[in-house]
Amino acid sequence: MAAQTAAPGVRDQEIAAEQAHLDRVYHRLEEKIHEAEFLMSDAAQRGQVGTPGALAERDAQVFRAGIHLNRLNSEFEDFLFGRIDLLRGKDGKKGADGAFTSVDPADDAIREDATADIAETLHIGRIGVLDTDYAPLVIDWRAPAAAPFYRSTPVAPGRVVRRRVIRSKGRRVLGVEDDLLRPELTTGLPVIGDGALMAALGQARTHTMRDIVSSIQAEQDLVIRAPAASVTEVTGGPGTGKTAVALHRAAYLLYQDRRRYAGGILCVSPTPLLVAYTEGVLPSLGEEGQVAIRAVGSLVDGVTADLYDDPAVARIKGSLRMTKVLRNAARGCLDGDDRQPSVLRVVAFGRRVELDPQELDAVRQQVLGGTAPVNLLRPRARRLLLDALWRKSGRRFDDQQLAAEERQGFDEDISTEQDFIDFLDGWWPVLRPADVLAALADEKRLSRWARRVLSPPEVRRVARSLRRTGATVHDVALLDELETLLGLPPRDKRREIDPMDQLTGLDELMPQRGESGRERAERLAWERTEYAHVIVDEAQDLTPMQWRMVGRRGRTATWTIVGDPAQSSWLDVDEAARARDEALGARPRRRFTLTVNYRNPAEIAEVAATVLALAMPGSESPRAVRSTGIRPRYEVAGDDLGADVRAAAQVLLAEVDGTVGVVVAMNRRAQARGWLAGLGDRVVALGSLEAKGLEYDATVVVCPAEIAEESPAGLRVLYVALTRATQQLTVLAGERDLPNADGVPDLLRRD
Ligand SMILES: Nc1ncnc2c1ncn2[C@@H]1O[C@H](COP(=O)(O)OP(=O)(O)OP(=O)(O)O)[C@@H](O)[C@H]1O
Repeated sequence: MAAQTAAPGVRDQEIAAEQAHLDRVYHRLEEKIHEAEFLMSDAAQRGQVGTPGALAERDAQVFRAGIHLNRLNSEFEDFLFGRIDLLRGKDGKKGADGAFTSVDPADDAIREDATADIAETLHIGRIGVLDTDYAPLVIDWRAPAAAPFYRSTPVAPGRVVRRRVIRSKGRRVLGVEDDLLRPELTTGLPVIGDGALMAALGQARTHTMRDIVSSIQAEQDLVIRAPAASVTEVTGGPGTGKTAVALHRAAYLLYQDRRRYAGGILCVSPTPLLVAYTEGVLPSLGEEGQVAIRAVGSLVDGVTADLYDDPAVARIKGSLRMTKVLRNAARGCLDGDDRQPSVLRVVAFGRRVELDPQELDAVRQQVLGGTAPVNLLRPRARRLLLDALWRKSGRRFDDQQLAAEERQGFDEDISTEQDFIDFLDGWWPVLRPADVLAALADEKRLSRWARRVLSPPEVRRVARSLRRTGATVHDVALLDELETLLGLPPRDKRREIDPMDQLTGLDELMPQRGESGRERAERLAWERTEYAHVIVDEAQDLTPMQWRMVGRRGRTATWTIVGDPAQSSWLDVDEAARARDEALGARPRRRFTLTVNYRNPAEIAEVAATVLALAMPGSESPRAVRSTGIRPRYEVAGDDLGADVRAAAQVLLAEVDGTVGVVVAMNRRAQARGWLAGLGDRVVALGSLEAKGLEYDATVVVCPAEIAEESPAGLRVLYVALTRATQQLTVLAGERDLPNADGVPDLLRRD
């Protein structure tokens, strides 16, 4: 996009001009911080006055000052990053941010000799800053006036003549990168660098994702700013920026409607590794602690699962058939335990009254006739037991009032009798999801509850998997389903809500004393069971049972769902689609497709496309935006696979500045960590399913055939593994890969 390169010396002049602007901005920010600090201390003093009027005023002041301080302090780093130079607009109207609103240039903005004047220059940053005379010094990147910075292209430039990305650190401008969007015009604007996007893509990777706020591309911007109503669905191949876009969208929604969304956005990620990788992006956009980013294995409070079931078991546990099994189990768990009392004996009116097993069973069946959650049926069970005991006691009264009084006394006496209380606790215990899940580990009980739903070998597999220690990722969705079926008493640890918080909305904007952003996100996640907006990353991987779990958290929410069917590790795609439809209901959906791969150079994307053609014949690969000229390296492992993997990783560590990921089949995870021991923290070993969403400067993909064969969706998992590198890829073939003379595995050959 960039064209003419400016003469030497011009770059320094341009940097100096941006430096002067940044100095003005900092000066203004300092003024505002002083103002905010003054307001805070003033407000604190006035708070002591205590009249209702003064209190309301104090709240309003603290509210505004708090926002200022919070944001200014956290965003002093590199918050000014962009500039656009614009032609005069069609009309002379200005928006709330002080910028002209028109997207199109005025008819006479361009003269016949293709010369034009720059009518407006806007600087874009992480927050908006107005000068003392309300002229915009910096426009918030989410404001409408900033949209042309992202949306303009040489094909549809609108008013934008030049787009500039400013690189700065603290108070110093380090450089500028320009894109000329109307190269046909003569405006006198110099153009510096090769364009911001390429500069951003060439940077070495760390173990955390960076924001892309200075180089969001037009098709991505359409998604980020899509109206929040209903469901926004985004598909796109690997590296098209789906995760980045979803996170920037969260920041945009907060900017648009903070009252509605603050603290009420849930972002569901497939793995804890991806959570750790992405959780810095929102704070860098100034939205610390407003979005709960959670792994799908950590959505149920008190459980953090990162164990995986083997694919055959995962397939059963993730399927909708489990809803039936769990419904039976939730009710079936009430009986069958040997320790349960089988007879109820109490003393009434001076004699023993007893209910035998048949009578008790009749009571139980009657109670279970209702559809309410099992734990919530306990009061009904208690009442019907008392009814049965009363009938058995043989007392009859002709006088109705007397009968009612007697009955009341009877109920009070019996229900406070220790024998009765103990019996009820044993016969209709309060069931916890974990207890019921543990009961499923008993093959006999499970086969009873799974009759005509699971086959005997399936029962055996599931029961065996549940006998192992530790919950798996798929168990979490089962626990959540059970929580609904059992109905738990409301959580008791809720934070007390300060009435003043409700008055001002301050609660949503200000962290509590001494609380970090992360702690705040944790607290909000704990307190919330339903969200205003739910983002699902890597949505193609959610099983039907997981869709039900996530759906329960967004019953009244708007949604952003990003994914790529070609990367799905779940086999039953249709069943997952049905569960997803059920979770989303009839809400209208707005669909977007991202088409450009920003991660992989063309040389790596080409290899991945070979596997895609096998995994999902007919589907299209995204277009790689750059090429490095470095071809993937193919090697064949000898007798010592570990030594070869280690050597390949060492070569890459020497060649790239940033990170190296070594992807192996899931069952080699622990082994691979051992192979890489001592190589430092730039290199990581990953099981194939853990590689989801992550990226590295270079990757080693170990024994592709093993990855492809480890599950029925293995080819798609291999496709994920091959698309993680931003610069270099080494493929290390094992025997099963049938490498050719050049070491290229059978699965990666085009012929
Ligand atoms: N507009 C952009 N400017 C700079 N970098 C970008 C841009 N868009 C995407 N990227 C970079 O491309 C890489 C891939 O982005 P991201 O992880 O969001 O893609 P994805 O579609 O979620 O990929 P996958 O499906 O493989 O998980 C990231 O390093 C991201 O920062």
